[in-house]
Amino acid sequence: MKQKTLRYRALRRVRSLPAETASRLLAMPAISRKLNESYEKARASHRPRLPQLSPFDKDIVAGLERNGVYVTSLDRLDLPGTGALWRSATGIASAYSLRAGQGEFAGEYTVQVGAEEMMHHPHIVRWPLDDRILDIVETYLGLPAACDTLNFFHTLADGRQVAARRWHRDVEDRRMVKVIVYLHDVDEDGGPLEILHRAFPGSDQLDGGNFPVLTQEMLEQRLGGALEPGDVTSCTGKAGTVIFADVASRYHRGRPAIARDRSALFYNFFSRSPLRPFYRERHVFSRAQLAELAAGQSARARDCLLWHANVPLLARIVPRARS
Ligand SMILES: O=C(O)CCC(=O)C(=O)O
Ligand SMILES: [Fe+2]
Repeated sequence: MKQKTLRYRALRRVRSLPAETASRLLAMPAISRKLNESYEKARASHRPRLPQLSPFDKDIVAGLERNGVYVTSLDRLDLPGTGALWRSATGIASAYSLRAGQGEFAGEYTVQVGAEEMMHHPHIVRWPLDDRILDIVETYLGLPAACDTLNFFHTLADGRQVAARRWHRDVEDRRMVKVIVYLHDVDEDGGPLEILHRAFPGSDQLDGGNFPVLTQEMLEQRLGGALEPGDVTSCTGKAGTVIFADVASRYHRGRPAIARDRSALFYNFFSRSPLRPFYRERHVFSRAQLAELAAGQSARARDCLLWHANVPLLARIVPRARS
């Protein structure tokens, strides 16, 4: 991704108009009340069917409830397939790092591993479709999880405050869970994910979900002063750090990296009837590729990956917004 030209940005605005209009419609009091009622009803009727969690997994959900974030590691999670995930994903990350070093991505701020390449490593995409991760996400959402698959990002250390490096909230659903895996050590200068624990007018409730996207300076202006250490969880960590974060209910950003590039996996979960499905699928896969990835998986994993099939027609006809 490059910083975009004015013309491109204007075009993107036009393209996202239907999604924005639909979001505003959904926020109209009569409609939003109805939607909230059926959301609460769905959660209540799913409550007796929520999975049983181990004490450790309960802790992850408790962290999400309390702070919107829980930081752990691949070792502690100890999920099946972690060795294979690690070998392939760090291999790809090293290749991208080499290419970045040779200047191939000059002018870009983030590069994403493409679908073709990822299809050679389906075990990376499928890694979080394990019952334990799905149980954790389902418990936090209060509803069965949909997986909007994976973004494998190589973020360049250019210090620029652009795109997801500005403070923002993701808007696909009311609650979301990103499961993020760092493929090498990430310190303060290496672009850690940061979660904000403070509110400002408009940060919690805003019709249409068009939450302002803010640079650090703009955020501090809204907060009326500089951020204090406890205001933000800065998710620094060793290689293999795993972060569970609710990026819908919390303001967050990728802190602009200045010292070294960052490679990480971002798995994206929300409910199977997300509030704003027209912001979905910001990943790289086609529907045919998703079907291929779902083939041979458990019924639960398939339903989780192919959740689009159940989105109501009315929501499906709104064209998808482009990022
Ligand atoms: O690059 C980052 O750490 C920010 C990621 C982000 O905004 C997200 O996962 O929703
Ligand atoms: Fe985000």
